[in-house]
Amino acid sequence: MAVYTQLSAETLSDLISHYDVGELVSAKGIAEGISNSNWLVETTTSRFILTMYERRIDIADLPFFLGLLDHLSAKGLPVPRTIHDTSGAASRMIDGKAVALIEFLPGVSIDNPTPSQAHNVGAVLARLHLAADDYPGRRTNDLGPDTSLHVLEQCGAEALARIDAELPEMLPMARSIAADWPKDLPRSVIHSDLFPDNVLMLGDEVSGLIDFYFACHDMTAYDLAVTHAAWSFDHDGRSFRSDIGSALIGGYQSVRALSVAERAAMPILARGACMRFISSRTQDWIDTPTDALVTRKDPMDFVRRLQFYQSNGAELFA
Ligand SMILES: Nc1ncnc2c1ncn2[C@@H]1O[C@H](COP(=O)(O)OP(=O)(O)OP(=O)(O)O)[C@@H](O)[C@H]1O
Ligand SMILES: N[C@@H](CCO)C(=O)O
Repeated sequence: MAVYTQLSAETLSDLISHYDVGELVSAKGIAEGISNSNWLVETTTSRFILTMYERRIDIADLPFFLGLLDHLSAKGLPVPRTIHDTSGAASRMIDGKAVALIEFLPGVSIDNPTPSQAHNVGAVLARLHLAADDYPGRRTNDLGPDTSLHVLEQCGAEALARIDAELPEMLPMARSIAADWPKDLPRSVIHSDLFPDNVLMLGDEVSGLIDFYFACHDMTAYDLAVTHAAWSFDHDGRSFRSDIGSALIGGYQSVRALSVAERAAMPILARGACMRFISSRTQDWIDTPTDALVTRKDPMDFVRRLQFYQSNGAELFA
């Protein structure tokens, strides 16, 4: 249950009174998500998502994330705009924690996408990269291959083996990915976490892209690799869905063609994408007590994906 902070009816009413959105009717905690507390807020005029930033997010980055939502939504992307308070601010503080009111978008997250849905996700990702290109905010990727390597080295082979006997094999793999990481590919602002649970769909159409709290400047082909790894496998990464992978890349290229260099880099970008989630999931696995309310995500789901790309990446992206 991702509502870490209880807010009283008075606190919520007072908060809403600082926005020009009518009066509070109801606020329901949203169970999905693990990083922040989220409420579905209904007022006399509309529905909104209220987010309280609890952990992981550096509050200094909030203007970058919230400004990006407004930038993309103004360009016609299915991205929620932020609601500014009557003084013009995109975020406010409650008891020392930042909160933001965000447009509610319709749609549902898809567990088993069809090729047509995957095509449209690929296309909207390319549109995002083009639309974000002139966004003036700057934020570097702090979860690149050097960080993945550092995190796994800090955990150490023994702790990794306690999670799974195969996990220590990721240490030399992380070293080689960091050493060979491409540097000169096209960049823009990327989402960098476009998993199915961060995409809302109505039928085949993408109705919402959410959770931009890992967005940063990085290689656009890396973002496509993250999305490919997140969408083209069954849940635990044991079986690859080639129809979904092809549709995703086809959809992307229907809007923005990959260069020869980007295509050639896709195998290592896909391995690096897997390594980013192996390392963050490993760290969370070690840091999260087994009796915690949040469910830990298994790093091995992405070890299997990485092994798949290691064996098949060259033909897959040729
Ligand atoms: N703008 C929106 N419109 C509609 N629903 C939304 C919106 N933003 C968030 N949600 C809902 O709230 C849930 C949690 O949001 P989100 O994924 O941003 O939380 P989080 O804690 O930051 O996530 P994560 O665990 O991925 O870090 C989503 O799964 C979705 O159901
Ligand atoms: N989408 C990520 C969580 C955010 O880092 C995962 O599934 O591991």
